[in-house]
Amino acid sequence: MNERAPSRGPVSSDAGQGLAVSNATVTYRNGHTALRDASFAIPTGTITALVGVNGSGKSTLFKAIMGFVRLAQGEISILGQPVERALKQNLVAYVPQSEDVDWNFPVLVEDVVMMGRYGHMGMMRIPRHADREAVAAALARVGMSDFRKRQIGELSGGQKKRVFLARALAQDGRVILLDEPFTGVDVKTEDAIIKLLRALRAEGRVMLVSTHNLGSVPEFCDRTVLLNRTVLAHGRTEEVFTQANLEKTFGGVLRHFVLGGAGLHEDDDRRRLAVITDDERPVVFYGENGHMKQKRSGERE
Ligand SMILES: Nc1ncnc2c1ncn2[C@@H]1O[C@H](COP(=O)(O)OP(=O)(O)OP(=O)(O)O)[C@@H](O)[C@H]1O
Repeated sequence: MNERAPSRGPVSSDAGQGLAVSNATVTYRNGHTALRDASFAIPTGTITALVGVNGSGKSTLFKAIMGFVRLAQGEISILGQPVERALKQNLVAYVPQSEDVDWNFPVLVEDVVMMGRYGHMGMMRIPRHADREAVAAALARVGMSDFRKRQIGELSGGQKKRVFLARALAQDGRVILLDEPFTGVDVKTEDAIIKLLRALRAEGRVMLVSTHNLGSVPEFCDRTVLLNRTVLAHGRTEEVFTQANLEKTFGGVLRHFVLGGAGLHEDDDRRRLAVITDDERPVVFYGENGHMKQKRSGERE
């Protein structure tokens, strides 16, 4: 198992030139230390889940990667560069939770996506042909071309998420941070987002996805970072995303039930089931040792 205690030394990066966080500590102005000595590294061409309870520091970590909050200690390297330089090069794109945005501000969908191009434009922010093409391509990729002239405030939660994804695509960020992309979206939209993330992974991008939908994590995340004000464990999902580690990360706040009995099973598998959930979509572990459910043919990959 690749479980690691909070690291005291810097992560020796076996992670190529992806994202490396070494002993990152963030203390807010009111003196609250939201993140202490957090260390992990992830390579390019991967999707990593960021999992932890409310208040465990997920958004704080995102803010640190985007340079919105200063590190009191430690360092963050993005594709081999310090945060400031990476941001100047537009390497990091952020897909926020819808709640972060003021919907009363009247703005068209295509204007929101064009914001992703600002870093590629001059001081006057006058879009060129290439910018307009990038916006059109991004909207097409998330299936929102028909909505380009609509006010963003008129869209559903799932449609807004697609628009923010399109903005990240238009920006052409190599590192994409997604803050709870599945909250409040239907299964169809979730599937569409997962499909898109897989395509972006194939392009060699780095994606860090905070989520409370535990059941989705083994489905599409190669790696997992478990957070509770520091990194409790990180590494490949099949090694890190275990029942024991989740119980440690959530410290008793998960809804958690164990099922048994022959009537539960349609097949010959009589192992005990443990169902753990932090949100709508639970994760199911099979057997006493809490192994992840084996995929059967016909199931979603
Ligand atoms: N600007 C701030 N000033 C002071 N404390 C803050 C600030 N922002 C967040 N915090 C505190 O830092 C801790 C971590 O917050 P953060 O938003 O990073 O958690 P989170 O894991 O993203 O939570 P959630 O799952 O609810 O989104 C919380 O205790 C929060 O109250």
